[in-house]
Amino acid sequence: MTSQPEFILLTGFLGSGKTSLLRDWLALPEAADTALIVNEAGEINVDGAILAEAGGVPMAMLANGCVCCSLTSDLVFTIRALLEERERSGQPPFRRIVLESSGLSRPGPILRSLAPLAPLGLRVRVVATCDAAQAAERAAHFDEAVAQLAAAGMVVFTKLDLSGTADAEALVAAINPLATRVLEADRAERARRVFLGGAEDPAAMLDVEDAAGNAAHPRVAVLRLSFAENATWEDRLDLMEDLAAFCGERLLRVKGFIRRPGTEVPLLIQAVGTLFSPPVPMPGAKAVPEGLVVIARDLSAAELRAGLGGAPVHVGTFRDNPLACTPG
Ligand SMILES: Nc1nc2c(ncn2[C@@H]2O[C@H](COP(=O)(O)OP(=O)(O)OP(=O)(O)O)[C@@H](O)[C@H]2O)c(=O)[nH]1
Repeated sequence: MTSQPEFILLTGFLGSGKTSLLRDWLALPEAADTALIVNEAGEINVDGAILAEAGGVPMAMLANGCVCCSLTSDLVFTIRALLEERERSGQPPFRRIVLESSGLSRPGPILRSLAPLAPLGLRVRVVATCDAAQAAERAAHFDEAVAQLAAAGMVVFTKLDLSGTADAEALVAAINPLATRVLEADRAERARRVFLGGAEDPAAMLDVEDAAGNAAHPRVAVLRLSFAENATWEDRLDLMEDLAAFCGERLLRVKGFIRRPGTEVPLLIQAVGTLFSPPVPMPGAKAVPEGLVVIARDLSAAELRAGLGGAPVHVGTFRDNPLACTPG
């Protein structure tokens, strides 16, 4: 086996289970010698905070924005820096570097951007998470979801405990019949099959063309909600309900942290669509700022502000247009 590390591009639509799969993997002893690069479509680095709780794994963040758009030179720089730092430390080389890309990223531009790293001989493969319950609906609305599944050498089905897989399997068979499929209910075993899985033919993957070219993500808004100073705990809880009720099926993803006033430990808040998971205390993330990233389609900050009525929250956007693609 060559000593060059694998580069695994972990893609998959918003909320399809990328971070969870990585957590399952990092809990296993076989995960030693893995490095992570995390990219999120929002300035609150939720995935980074979750994965940091796993502890001990070398991790780099890509600054805010969508890695498929304008951050690809940062990616090359980051990979080089991780490899050089590891060499300087005298530790054994990484076996794999995993990029968890944002749930809106298209794999094609990311793969193409790796060209300057060709002399390093990284073995590249693309793994896509596919939410058994939601993939078919997401693919019907979002080119990004189709592009992610189409680019994958391996598709791993998630949330098998919540849903049958017939629709998602039919979708993958139609979009990418050659992909290796991982349909494994046991989560530790699922993670092993993904990260210890064999290499694929990089040439095939580098051939990937995006379904929608390099266009921006025109229907998707990434908004940031922060609480006014006088907001109470009840205001925070009400907000979650109001958000789901007002946005309905336009709501794609909510991630972030809230704090009960007067306490230090933040609670991780997550929703996929309008379905909120129970809040999870994150004692290891005391320094994170409070706030929620809301990713929705066909929704502006002004509309959301109006829809939330007098709630004591600020609704902002990330920079002027956080997901603006700059096709190179
Ligand atoms: N029941 C169940 N829930 C899961 C599974 N995988 C992920 N989830 C939940 O789905 C939600 C989203 O999971 P993440 O792992 O954060 O998804 P992601 O793809 O990293 O999300 P983004 O980074 O926003 O694109 C979380 O609330 C998870 O706990 C699974 O296999 N079963």
